[in-house]
Amino acid sequence: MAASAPARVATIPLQRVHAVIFDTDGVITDTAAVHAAAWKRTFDTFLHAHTLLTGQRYEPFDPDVDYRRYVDGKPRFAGVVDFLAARGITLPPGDPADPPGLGTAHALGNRKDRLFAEHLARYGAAAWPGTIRLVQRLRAHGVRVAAVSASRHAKEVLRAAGVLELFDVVVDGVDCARLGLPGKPDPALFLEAAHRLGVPPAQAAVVEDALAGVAAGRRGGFALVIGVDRTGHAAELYANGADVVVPDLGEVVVTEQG
Ligand SMILES: O=P(O)(O)OC[C@H]1O[C@@H](O)[C@H](O)[C@@H](O)[C@@H]1O
Repeated sequence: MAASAPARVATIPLQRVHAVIFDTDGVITDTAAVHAAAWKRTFDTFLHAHTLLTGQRYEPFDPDVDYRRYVDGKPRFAGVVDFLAARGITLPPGDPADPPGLGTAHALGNRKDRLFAEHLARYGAAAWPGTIRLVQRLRAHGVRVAAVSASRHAKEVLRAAGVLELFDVVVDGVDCARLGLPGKPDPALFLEAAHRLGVPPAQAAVVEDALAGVAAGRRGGFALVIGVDRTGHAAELYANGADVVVPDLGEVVVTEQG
């Protein structure tokens, strides 16, 4: 695990920031760990089978380091391809409709998706209380808020956590596919959210826990990029473009000054 940089006080200055765009998994809801666990089960099954076939050393998927570097915040297919590439493995892409399996990149992604969907159906999802307090404070000041996610399950997750109605705009993995938007670290998802909120990026803040996500916020020219570090990776969030990193959003200061 990389050394953590010290947390700083995060302030949202309402004179400059008129809208706030929140990532979903890990920022609004506690589902980042659920995605990471489903990816681990999927990749470890694949890597074990790959070892038996090729004799290559079996090195399991690290749900902390590998997840953060190669999978977190990216669309499903990109996560599969980027992680396997890091291990020097290329699979045929296959088709998005491939049934869950191990033979193509899409089949592998769909195998993970089945695990995630089963978990969501069985256990639901919960929102982080500090995030919801911040969203409510922003709304009380008349600030517009959006939820974004690379995940096609984002609306379902927000609904399961009972917070869907708090957001003026939701841009998710379904929109991404429909509009042909590139995934993070491209800023397209955040720019689409800012556009729907009617606020230019220079007057909006992005809140993210993924490395690809803070990089997207930086590249998109947003007024402020707040990183959320619940797992001890603040230094990497700063290195990828966060202006400030906090352990929880409950402590963010909202001010009319500055
Ligand atoms: O496969 P889904 O549910 O559309 O999600 C795509 C990605 O969504 C991101 O929010 C998660 O960080 C990734 O783990 C996930 O792979």
